[in-house]
Amino acid sequence: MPDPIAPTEAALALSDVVKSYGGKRVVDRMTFTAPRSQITAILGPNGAGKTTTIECCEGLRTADSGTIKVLGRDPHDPALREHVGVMLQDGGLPTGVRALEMLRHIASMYAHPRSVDDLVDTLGLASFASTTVRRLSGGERQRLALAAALIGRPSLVFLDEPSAGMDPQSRHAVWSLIEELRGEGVSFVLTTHMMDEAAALADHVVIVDRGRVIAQGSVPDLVGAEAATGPAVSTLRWSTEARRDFTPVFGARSTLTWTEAAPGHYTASGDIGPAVVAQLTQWCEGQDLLIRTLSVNERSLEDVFLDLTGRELR
Ligand SMILES: Nc1ncnc2c1ncn2[C@@H]1O[C@H](COP(=O)(O)OP(=O)(O)OP(=O)(O)O)[C@@H](O)[C@H]1O
Repeated sequence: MPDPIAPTEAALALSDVVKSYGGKRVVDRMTFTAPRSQITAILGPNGAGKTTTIECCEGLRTADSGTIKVLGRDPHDPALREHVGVMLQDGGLPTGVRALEMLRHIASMYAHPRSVDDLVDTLGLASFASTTVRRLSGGERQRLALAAALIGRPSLVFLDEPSAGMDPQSRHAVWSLIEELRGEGVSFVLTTHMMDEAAALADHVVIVDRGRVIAQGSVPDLVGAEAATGPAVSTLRWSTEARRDFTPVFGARSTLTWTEAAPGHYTASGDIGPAVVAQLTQWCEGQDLLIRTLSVNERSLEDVFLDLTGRELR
């Protein structure tokens, strides 16, 4: 199917998009571009306006003002239908039909659909092929919804929290498929709350808060920029093969605080110098405790996200 847009045009371009519900502005002059043949991830706290924005781009809602260009066209342009794939947050699938039947039916609506058998294989749909959609587990429904979004060989795919509720095996299968299709030139715009998903997949990250873009760029750009302007305190992260109380190492130093971020994974913050690192490793040696990982000031996308959007619950 010929791609409807010029190679130089962005897959998606928003300019000053505004959307309000009952006087409450939930998308507030949203402006960003999703490059072609790349994966763009939109991150933001609950209620930041991500789904509303995506639904305006999908033509499911209409923005109050501003401009949206999807493959260079208005989101409501019927010509877009065969070029755009959509995976909604709740799956959006009819519930009374069997999984494989539904996929074959959707495939029959396209002149050159992707192979149903290949998608069944890649996304592991065979084990629930004859189950009705309403009886599928959350993760199975998500995988089916992704297959339905991809079956028509779209040039641009919108994915709203694609791997929510999926087990790690499914997540990795989905990531591999998305990366493979990007290699074939497909553009993706996805929302996610999983920072590891964004870090693993996204070429371009857009962080939104209260309906506005507050930062964007590649993951290295965002992490690097934040490190340059971020707090001066250093962070020491380490993990060990067994859990320990590290108070003997850090308790005596009033300038340092340490926490167990997850079982066996620790973080210390403060004035981290060579002496502190040496003291930690010497203490572990004395305990016959193997340190598995150790890093200083390595910031993650999640750190950047929390610094930008705050740690308090909304
Ligand atoms: N139809 C609607 N009527 C009124 N308010 C709405 C409607 N749809 C969404 N909202 C409100 O708009 C705001 C943005 O919602 P939206 O679903 O776009 O956020 P989100 O960033 O996708 O959040 P989440 O991460 O929780 O999915 C929220 O405060 C939500 O309650």
